[in-house]
Amino acid sequence: MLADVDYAMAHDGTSVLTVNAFKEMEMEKVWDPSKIIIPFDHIAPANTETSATLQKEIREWVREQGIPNFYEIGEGICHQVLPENGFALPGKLVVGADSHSCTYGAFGAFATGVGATDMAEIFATGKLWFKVPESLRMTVEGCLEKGVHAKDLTLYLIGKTGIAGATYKAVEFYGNAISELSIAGRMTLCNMAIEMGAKTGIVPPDEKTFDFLKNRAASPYEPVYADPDAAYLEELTYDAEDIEPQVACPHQVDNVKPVEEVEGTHVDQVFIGTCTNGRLEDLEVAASILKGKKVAVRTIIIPASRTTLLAAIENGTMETLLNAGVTLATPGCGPCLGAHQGVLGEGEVCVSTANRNFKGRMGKDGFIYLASPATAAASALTGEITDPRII
Ligand SMILES: CC(C)[C@H](C(=O)O)[C@@H](O)C(=O)O
Ligand code: SF4
Repeated sequence: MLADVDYAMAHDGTSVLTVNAFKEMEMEKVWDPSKIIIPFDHIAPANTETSATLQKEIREWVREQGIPNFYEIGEGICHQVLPENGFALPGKLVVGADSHSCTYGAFGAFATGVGATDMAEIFATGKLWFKVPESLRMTVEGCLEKGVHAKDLTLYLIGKTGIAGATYKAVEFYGNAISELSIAGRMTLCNMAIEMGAKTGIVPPDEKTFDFLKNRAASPYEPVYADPDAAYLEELTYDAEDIEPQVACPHQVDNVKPVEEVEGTHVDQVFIGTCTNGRLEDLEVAASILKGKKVAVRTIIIPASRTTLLAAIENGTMETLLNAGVTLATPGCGPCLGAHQGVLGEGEVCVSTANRNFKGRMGKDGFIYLASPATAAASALTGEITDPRII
């Protein structure tokens, strides 16, 4: 179906190709500048003359087009900036030129990532053709145990489903363990829906969602829920009590194991941040583990946004982290994509709170273990992969 897009996002990494494709279409003006959002986050600040020049060209284009929602370097990661500024809304179709745009499903949006040429089409017309996905229902009953976090639940589900287990499906999340997740936790979960191949991941909006959106929503919205008799391709139910801290081992996101199976693995670097786990609550969990102690290995902490950084400064979290010896870098994607701010050397091992651990992602011969901020912080203290429940 041809659908009207409510908000469209392209960041510094994808806006270049999008704008080129847009120009090739011989389009002059975008369909609606107020519905386009351009955050600079992937290589921010620019690391080479080439990226600086490309960013300069996009800034000029943004000015020419009169796009008001431009977020400079340091404002944060697109998937944090959009929700903070109220563009991730229940019932809306939010499309980003970035695969983790499914994050906005945490607010009950239908949110998905597209390539640059599709995004150029949206910039030009405000519409895009979609094949309506089939739906998969995942229920997680019960309560997460102490020391087990949204990231563990997410990795557990990906481990069960596999990287292609939900290909082109809309995954709807239900159950007590899901509704008990904070907004940040729901974002972690929906962020990684793409890692099971899903077109989108959706948490039905509730009071927590509406509270978060109060005085924040960029436009009026109408929540959409599944029909009570909706037909699902598959319905899967899990028990939160079965979930222990999880780690996704190199080099595939579904290579998931309970942390105790890899405990003791030597670690060279810890990275806490990204659109998966760079939010205030993630930094607070890390700080609660690092408080009054010193990290044993280099540890990079990158808040997901300027707002997150400010909040972490204000409530003392940042001071605790800095006193523990962590390195703080500019809000943005950091080394997640292997561009800058902490890529790995040959054979080095990183425990990262990100969402992908493909070979070469953070440096061509590095090894990435994906984990929760708690596991990452516990591992930072010991220099080995460590179960946060014993710290
Ligand atoms: C650069 C961008 C196209 C890419 C994505 O789409 O996801 C990046 O954000 C990533 O996480 O790999
Ligand atoms: S933080 Fe990582 S996963 Fe998220 S948008 Fe940036 S590069 Fe992609």
